Amino acid sequence: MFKKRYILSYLIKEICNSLLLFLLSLHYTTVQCQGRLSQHMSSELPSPTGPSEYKNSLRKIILSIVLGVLTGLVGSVVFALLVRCFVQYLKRTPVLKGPVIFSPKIAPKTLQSALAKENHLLGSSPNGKYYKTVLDNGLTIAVKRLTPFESGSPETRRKSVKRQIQKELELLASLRHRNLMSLRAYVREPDSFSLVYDYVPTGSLADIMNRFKESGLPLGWEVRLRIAVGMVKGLRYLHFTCVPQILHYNLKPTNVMLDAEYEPRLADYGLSTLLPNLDRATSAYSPPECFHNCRYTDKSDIFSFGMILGVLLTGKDPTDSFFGEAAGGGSLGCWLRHLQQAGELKEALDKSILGEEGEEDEMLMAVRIAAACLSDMPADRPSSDELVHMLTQLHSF
Ligand SMILES: Nc1ncnc2c1ncn2[C@@H]1O[C@H](COP(=O)(O)OP(=O)(O)OP(=O)(O)O)[C@@H](O)[C@H]1O
Repeated sequence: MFKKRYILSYLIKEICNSLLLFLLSLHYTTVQCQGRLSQHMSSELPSPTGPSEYKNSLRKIILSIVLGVLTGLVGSVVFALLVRCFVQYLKRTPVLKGPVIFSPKIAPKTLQSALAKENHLLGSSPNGKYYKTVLDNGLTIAVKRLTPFESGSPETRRKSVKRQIQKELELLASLRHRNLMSLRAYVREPDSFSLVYDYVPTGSLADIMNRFKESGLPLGWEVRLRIAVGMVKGLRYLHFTCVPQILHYNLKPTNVMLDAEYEPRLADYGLSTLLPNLDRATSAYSPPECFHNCRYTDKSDIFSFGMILGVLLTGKDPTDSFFGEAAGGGSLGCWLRHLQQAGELKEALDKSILGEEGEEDEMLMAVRIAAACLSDMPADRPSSDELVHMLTQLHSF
């Protein structure tokens, strides 16, 4: 509030100064003209001159007025630009030192000492590493360590990247939704950023699916649907409630955390704006446009969501060699579309969860929704808002 008022008063001062400068130059020109006019008059009195000399003097007067006005205008514009640059310089986000904390449960000192310790690795990718660590007060946190700088990049470039990242992190930390992982704190180190989240003991959707596969126990349809609905609610918040709109950019089962009740919370959303060199193209959940022209929109997130929904319904991994051999053209989406056209959608469903008839109808409807999300053309995919309605009303189909 104080900062805004300060900047406003600066701008007012800037305008006043420009006006003052303009008036001064105008005044100077007028004085000059008056001088010339009186000189002209006095030279005119004793011996009246001819009309050509009179015209010359008039031209000179007009020229000086025009030049004076132009000088005043150029001067005030230059001055205004200088003041503007100065105000922008003052408005720059300072590069912060030390941890930035958004949660009352985390003390800066305990966080720094915990980060310095040897921590348990949870996950790793070219984009960064996830660690699990315990603070002095007993709180367990998950820390994502990002290295956003290209090696050998100059210090000035690094500083501007750091400022940009800080701004984005402040925005991400302000987001609150039941189906999103909240950023609890971040720490800037010389070559990296550590992002602090709650540790979720259940792990990610990928962890759960692996655990269920290993144990041979089925993950029921009701739970799978709850996961899908929660995910799409999180996406709807990012796509439609957040201003500016936030895109996930990297939605996949390892980035969907599940709490003890299997309520999903999207993780790692919006990180691509922090990491210009984010390694996205390697994910089997990435939309086709990402491989072609990289025009990423909210409908690109929907494709990734459709892929996860497809996995939840079929129990198959999108990288499964099955899709290379199966009819339809080599992807989960193509296979689903092929089955839909052949009227054999039931073939797609995970046999381990086929139960009651009512559930089967819901699942068949959900497969159609997944197929629509997996359309090659982004415009043919439903929005996250439409998907919330479609999936929450599955019972009524
Ligand atoms: N908050 C958390 N609580 C518990 N486990 C987590 C948490 N965040 C991440 N993990 C673990 O880390 C794994 C993901 O690690 P990571 O994000 O490095 O892999 P990735 O998703 O393949 O990479 P990227 O998102 O950079 O493409 C998850 O599967 C999960 O096991």
